Amino acid sequence: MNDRELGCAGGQFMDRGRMNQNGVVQPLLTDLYQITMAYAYWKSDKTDDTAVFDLFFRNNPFHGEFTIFAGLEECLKFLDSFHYSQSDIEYLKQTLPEGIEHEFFEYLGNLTARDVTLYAIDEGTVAFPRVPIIKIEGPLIIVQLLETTLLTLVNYASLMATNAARYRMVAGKHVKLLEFGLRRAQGPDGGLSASKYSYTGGFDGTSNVLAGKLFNIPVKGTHAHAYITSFSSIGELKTRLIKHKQTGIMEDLLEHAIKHRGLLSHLLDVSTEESSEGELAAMVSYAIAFPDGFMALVDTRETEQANTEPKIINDIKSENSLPKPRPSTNGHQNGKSNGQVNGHKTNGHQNGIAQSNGSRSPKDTKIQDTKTSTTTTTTKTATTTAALKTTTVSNGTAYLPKYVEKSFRSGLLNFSAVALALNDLGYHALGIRIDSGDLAYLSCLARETFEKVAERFKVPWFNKLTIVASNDINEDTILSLNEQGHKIDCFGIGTHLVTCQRQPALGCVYKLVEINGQPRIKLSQDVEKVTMPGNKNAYRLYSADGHALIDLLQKVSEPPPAVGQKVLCRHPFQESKRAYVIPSHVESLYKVYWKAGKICQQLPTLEQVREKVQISLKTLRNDHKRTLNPTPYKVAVSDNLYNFIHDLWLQNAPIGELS
Ligand SMILES: Nc1ncnc2c1ncn2[C@@H]1O[C@H](COP(=O)(O)OP(=O)(O)OP(=O)(O)O)[C@@H](O)[C@H]1O
Ligand SMILES: O=P(O)(O)OC[C@H]1O[C@H](OP(=O)(O)OP(=O)(O)O)[C@H](O)[C@@H]1O
Ligand SMILES: O=C(O)c1cccnc1
Ligand SMILES: [Mg+2]
Repeated sequence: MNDRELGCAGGQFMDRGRMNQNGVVQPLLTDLYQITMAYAYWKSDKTDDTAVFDLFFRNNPFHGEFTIFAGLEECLKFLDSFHYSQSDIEYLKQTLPEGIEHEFFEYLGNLTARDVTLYAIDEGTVAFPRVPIIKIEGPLIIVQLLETTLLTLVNYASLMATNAARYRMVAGKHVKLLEFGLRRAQGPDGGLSASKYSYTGGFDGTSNVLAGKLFNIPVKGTHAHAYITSFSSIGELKTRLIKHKQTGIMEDLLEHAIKHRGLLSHLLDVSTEESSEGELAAMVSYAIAFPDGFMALVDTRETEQANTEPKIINDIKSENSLPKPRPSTNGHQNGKSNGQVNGHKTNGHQNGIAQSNGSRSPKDTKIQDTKTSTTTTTTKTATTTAALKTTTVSNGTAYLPKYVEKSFRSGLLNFSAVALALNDLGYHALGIRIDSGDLAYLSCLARETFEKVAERFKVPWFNKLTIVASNDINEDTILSLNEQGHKIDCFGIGTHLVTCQRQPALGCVYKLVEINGQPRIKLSQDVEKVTMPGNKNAYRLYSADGHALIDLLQKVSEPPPAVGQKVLCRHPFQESKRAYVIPSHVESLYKVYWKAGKICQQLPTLEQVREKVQISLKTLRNDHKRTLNPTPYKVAVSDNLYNFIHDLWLQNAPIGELS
């Protein structure tokens, strides 16, 4: 990877030698106070002091009971390249307060992370509050200087991976999940990280092309509304010809599409006047560009033809055995029962809320003469009538009821027509994207339509067309859609995923727990905020059925828990809460990842980390993973560590005086 490839997020800040990492990650990507503290430590002769810091979080995000640890590889790359460049030093000389001794800058200029040792749990593993995910030891000044950068590399990465893993859990393993968030992300670097860590968490791909290139993530996508609205009539089609996949003969795709549109019109009960001609032109042109990858947005174009009065919901339900469409005024139920979805009121699909868009009167409709490629003015009714002469409709049932959004009726008719036209020429379309309206209802309607077309036109693959849904989707929306029943094969998710709207930060902290071999404790009125002092090891104890039972922290001097042997696990702060555990399997959570200036483990690929996430989540009982009121996973300390913490706590807590 070269500087340019490091891309938008700071390529211009790259110093030579800082390779394989986003150029913005460098020692000055820190808080000023780390450097001012470094000077004060240096002045007070603390250069030989050694320290241990724990990096951990206190609460799981998203009201959940687990967190996915991510960002480790980036931390290691940062340690590998940790070095203040000449220009960094020059900048600091200008920026730090006057009077800083020259020797300090020389000292800074020679710093590396060679004497630092970093222990961590594996990237992609589930992690829990208060169990350090990274433990770092080494010269006090250096490990202090690393704080902010390590936190920024771990916090968002882990939050994002956790968010994505939660979407994956609610969506189930068979539905595809695509990340569409770049445009809404927290800037270019946030966008890149979002794409990378949503893939880690279980997404299948991203629309972010640079993320695809940098991280080797599958890139996927459909097209925007603009593509459809850029066409207003079929007269605008510059090319209509496409090579037959098998014969190689050039054929007129539009002609085939118009023929099928006529046939479909009756089957779907959408008159050709109701469907947008500009949309047809757009779809034909897109299909010509991507005959093997034709996927169309079906909710763009309104037509002028008024829909009939909306039917009442009960009728709809009984008539079609489809999920109930969202009520027009109160929005649908999303499990929160407040008539709001994602914080804003939803529109029912049957209230004609979507605005008319580029509609024309049938009289003005220009239909291209499909034989001569010249444009003649005619009416669509004529085309329909002509088409109907050759159509035998099985039972005349309306598969796209009139109360369905006009844009959707038009989109589905046009899509089906173009897909059948492609079929005539040996190609199989991929599917549709729905980006508005009631996604449960419309997806079922689309699937029923495809099944009907498959049967009527003897094209079995039409049953399997992909239905992509997007539009402000979040975890609750997916849960609600699942409850209602839907036929969506793939969710395209942007805003809520990448901005982690439900909880925009994971509160990882970095706390000093030992200095020169002496434990340090940070006291707080809030018992949850009291730190666990000393250099500790962490173990995960498993039951016979393979589930993780408890995480246990011990002093490093203690022997590890042994399989089959009873171990007393204590709540770190509540004396009466304790349990004996006889583990069937004991996992030592820390590995040395960085020592003596080297990465000490074979680093997994992104793909392997992604797999690790799913493997690790499987070890968690379902009650810890459920979305509503999940059971907290237990994190304990050994009896020895418990006594150590509480003795130190008493030693450090001042005794008050009453007078
Ligand atoms: N069946 C459903 N159950 C739960 N949530 C749904 C369902 N269908 C759609 N949603 C969600 O409801 C919200 C609908 O948003 P909105 O009110 O903007 O509707 P819209 O169809 O996009 O309207 P417009 O076309 O005017 O933008 C989105 O967040 C979408 O994900
Ligand atoms: O809703 P999100 O979860 O954030 O997912 C991404 C959204 O971004 C696009 O909309 P946009 O209006 O930006 O462009 P478009 O013209 O392609 O619809 C797309 O159509 C989705 O609705
Ligand atoms: O490819 C798509 O459909 C896409 C990409 C980004 C945002 N919204 C949709
Ligand atoms: Mg939208």
